Amino acid sequence: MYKSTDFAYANEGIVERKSTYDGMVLCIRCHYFVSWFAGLMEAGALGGLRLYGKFVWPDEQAGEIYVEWDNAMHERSSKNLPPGPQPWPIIGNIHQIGENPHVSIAVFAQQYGPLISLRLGTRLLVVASSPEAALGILKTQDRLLSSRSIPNAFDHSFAPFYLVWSADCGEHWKSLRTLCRNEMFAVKALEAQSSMRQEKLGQMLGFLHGKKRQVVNIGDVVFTTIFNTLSNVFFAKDFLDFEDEHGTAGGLKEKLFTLLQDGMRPNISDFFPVFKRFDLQGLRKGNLKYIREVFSFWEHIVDERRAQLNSSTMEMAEKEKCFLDRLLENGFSNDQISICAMELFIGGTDTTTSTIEWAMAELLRNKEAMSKVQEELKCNSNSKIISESVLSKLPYLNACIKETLRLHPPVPFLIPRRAFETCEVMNYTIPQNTQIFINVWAIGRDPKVWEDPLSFKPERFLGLNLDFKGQDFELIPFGAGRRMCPGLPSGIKSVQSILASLIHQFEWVLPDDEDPAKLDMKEKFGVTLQKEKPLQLIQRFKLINGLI
Ligand code: HEM
Repeated sequence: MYKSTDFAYANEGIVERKSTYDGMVLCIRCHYFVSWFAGLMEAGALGGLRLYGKFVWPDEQAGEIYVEWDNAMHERSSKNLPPGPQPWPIIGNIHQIGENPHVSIAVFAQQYGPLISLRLGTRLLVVASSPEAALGILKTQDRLLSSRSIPNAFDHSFAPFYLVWSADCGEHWKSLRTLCRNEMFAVKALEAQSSMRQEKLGQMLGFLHGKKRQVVNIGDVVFTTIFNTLSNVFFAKDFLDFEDEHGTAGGLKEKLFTLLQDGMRPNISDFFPVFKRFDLQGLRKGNLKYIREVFSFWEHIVDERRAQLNSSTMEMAEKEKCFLDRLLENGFSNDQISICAMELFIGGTDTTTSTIEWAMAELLRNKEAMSKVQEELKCNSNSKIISESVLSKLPYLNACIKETLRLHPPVPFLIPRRAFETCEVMNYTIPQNTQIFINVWAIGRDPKVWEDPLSFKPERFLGLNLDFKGQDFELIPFGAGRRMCPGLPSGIKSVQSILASLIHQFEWVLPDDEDPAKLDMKEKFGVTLQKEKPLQLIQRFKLINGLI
């Protein structure tokens, strides 16, 4: 690697001539460009570029650097990186990713194999697109490949307190994950939340019963239910209202969505960390503003609860305690609590909602599968309400959920990981700090893994001992290994109970008698992999075991 100082102090001379170079030649003459280029070189920003010729610095005012587009194959083979498409100078492969990266990268995998490497600016990205490659990363090298790189927009002073974006698997991350698991997602904790979940479900069904023959946006209704369920687990309060979208927490939903969407927007600082401190697109600044606004929604609740807990006159019964109380008891500061709440709301609401929306869409298109779910629900419940105790005894419904997550994983690349140390996967080198994606969307649609992969066939899971709990790398919508989704038990319970109730209580049709077989199933890549056109449905009452 050349150092900028080499350029600054050299007067004249041949910098280097390497063996074989082919490709574009650039000549940079201006003084400022020379220094700028040298700086980028030093920062490793010019991945595919190499100096090749004469460097002259005749009058301290102007210099000349000849740079050439290095043959990327040379870089790959010399470093033993996974294969992949040729990167362009400076931008690398950014221009080849497009609006649907899960699709374009799946196409590269067909050409170059299950483990590929790409350059996004100066960042090296490795993508796994087969169960074997996923296993190599998430199991064999789990310890070394479980770090995360914090997106520049989220890189604030409180970053050490992150859970989802926690850069390493350090002490704070460990204790927070353990607390979440024990207090929110363990069997005992889920049982304790059961009556509250049923109450939120009842409110949703009540709202829907009032919407007879009206068009309903299923995603919005489900989102409100899931959001309020989580806000009760965390804060013992409802935040949203079915009738008034903005609810008591005016604009919270929108603010959370915007901060995440802006935060995940392509950011020059992520592609070229050399520009990090400049925040050229203002994304970090904007993100911090939204984060602070979100924090202010619940800060007074945190303060009130802290005061209650500190007052010696008020003894709170154990079963009345919410997750916030547990965090306070464990000495968490207001900022730490707010970050944790924000990450859980972001991680747990859109993912669960989009799974239910896709499942409903698939079942509407597949009448036979829908009838089988209806039949199974009828046989297992003699009342209008589906109790949580029967949810695990519904093999066909659960097969439909697996099939939905196979075809429409809400987080198609998992949450990007980072190599903590250099290591090997499938005999290729993964250098330290490489970013790592697992294309679970591609794995779910791979004909080498699944028969007739594009068809919705829940039957494929019946009698098959294959689950999404991180052991079967063909189906890993929740990830696997130490960074696997801790919210799986809660997310799945919500998907099962809401989906079962929507199907059991109502007959759904599309507006304007649209043919469900023609339902638009286009995806939109964003915060989660959503249905491009939100699912709008009209419900009819139906008779359930003779009851209305
Ligand atoms: C259908 C529902 C859900 C899906 C498909 C899902 C999917 C995922 C995925 C793919 C990851 C990354 C795993 C990895 O990197 O290997 C993840 C992480 C995470 N999820 Fe979920 N999730 C769901 C529901 C939830 C819920 C309900 C919560 C909490 C309320 C939650 C909280 C989290 C957290 C905190 C992480 C970060 C874990 C870490 O980095 O250590 N998720 N989720």
